[in-house]
Amino acid sequence: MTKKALITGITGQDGSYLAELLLSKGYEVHGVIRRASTFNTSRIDHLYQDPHSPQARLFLHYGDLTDGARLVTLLGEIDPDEVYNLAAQSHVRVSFDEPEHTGATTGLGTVRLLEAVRRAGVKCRFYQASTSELYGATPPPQNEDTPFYPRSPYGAAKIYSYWITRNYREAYDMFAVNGILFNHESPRRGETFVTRKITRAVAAIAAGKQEWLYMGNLDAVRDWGYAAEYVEGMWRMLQAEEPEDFVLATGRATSVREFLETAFDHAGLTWQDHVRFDDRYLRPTEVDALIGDPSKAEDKLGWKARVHAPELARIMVDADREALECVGTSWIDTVGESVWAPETAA
Ligand SMILES: C[C@H]1O[C@H](OP(=O)(O)OP(=O)(O)OC[C@H]2O[C@@H](n3cnc4c(=O)[nH]c(N)nc43)[C@H](O)[C@@H]2O)[C@@H](O)[C@@H](O)C1=O
Repeated sequence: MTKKALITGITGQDGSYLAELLLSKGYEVHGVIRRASTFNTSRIDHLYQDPHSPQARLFLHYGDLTDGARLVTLLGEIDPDEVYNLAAQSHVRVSFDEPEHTGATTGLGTVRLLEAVRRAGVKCRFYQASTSELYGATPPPQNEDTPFYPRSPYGAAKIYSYWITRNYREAYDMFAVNGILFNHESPRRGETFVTRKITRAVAAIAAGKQEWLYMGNLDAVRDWGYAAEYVEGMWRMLQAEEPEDFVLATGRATSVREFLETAFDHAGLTWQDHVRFDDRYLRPTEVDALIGDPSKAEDKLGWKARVHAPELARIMVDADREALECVGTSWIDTVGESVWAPETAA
């Protein structure tokens, strides 16, 4: 029997890699997308399949984590074997500007989805996208037993989601797990996260289209891995015998300054000639250092990160330079035309 998966956040970086992975494994994949007046499916357009074709295995549905009734309907109609909750307002800096919206989606959205699974009476395995931001101010290295101390409305919303997932596991005997993922990046990373902001700027500066890059705190330390590898870890968590929470990380520390240096070097540029400070990019409370200990995932899931920050920076710079050459002057063009619209009725 073909396995069915439901992914919230399918249009995001992780959702697009996960959809690719599950399709390659023969799954039927259903993605929830929010309606917008502009198309937002550019990361999955290459996976397009005519939904009328009998071979089609990827389907999109309108829905939103703030709409619990819709989630119940979708769960009931799709009846998935696996649910991956990747949707969220996921930008930490933005969460200070929009704390309530962040709580409503990144926090309460999770219980709406868990409750929808229960109310629709679906027997499925549930993956919750938890995050290293749960550790916040707790010093590294961080593993599954490290105490949490979130430092942003985003982290506070995610800690609710972490605990409600565990509570549903214990209260209702659901196979519901948290993947505590450290930062993971790729050429598909959103443009306002620090790595992509840097690699896009490097491409534009190298092409003579931009002079300065304005940045916040360069001392922050992160454990940056490659997103395409992390979705394999998510899938493995749902194939395990028992529902358990896992850290996915590389175990290596890199500062924002070091990432800058590698990215600029790769294009033959000196970062000090182009980077300026702008306090708009500081956060009211910062998370100084996140460095994960992924040994449990290696032992129990056989998962290990292979791409580390320097190689990742080079992959991302190359991709952004290539994209800039293709589209010429306008970055807006990279969004492109969507080739499909979701079905309005499933
Ligand atoms: C695991 C976790 O990973 C991500 O959260 P994040 O670590 O906050 O990611 P970021 O790329 O926005 O910042 C990384 C660091 O870089 C510093 N930084 C300096 N200057 C700029 C700057 O100009 N822009 C940004 N964005 N950051 C800057 C900033 O202060 C921070 O210390 C999300 O996916 C989140 O959803 C998640 O779960």
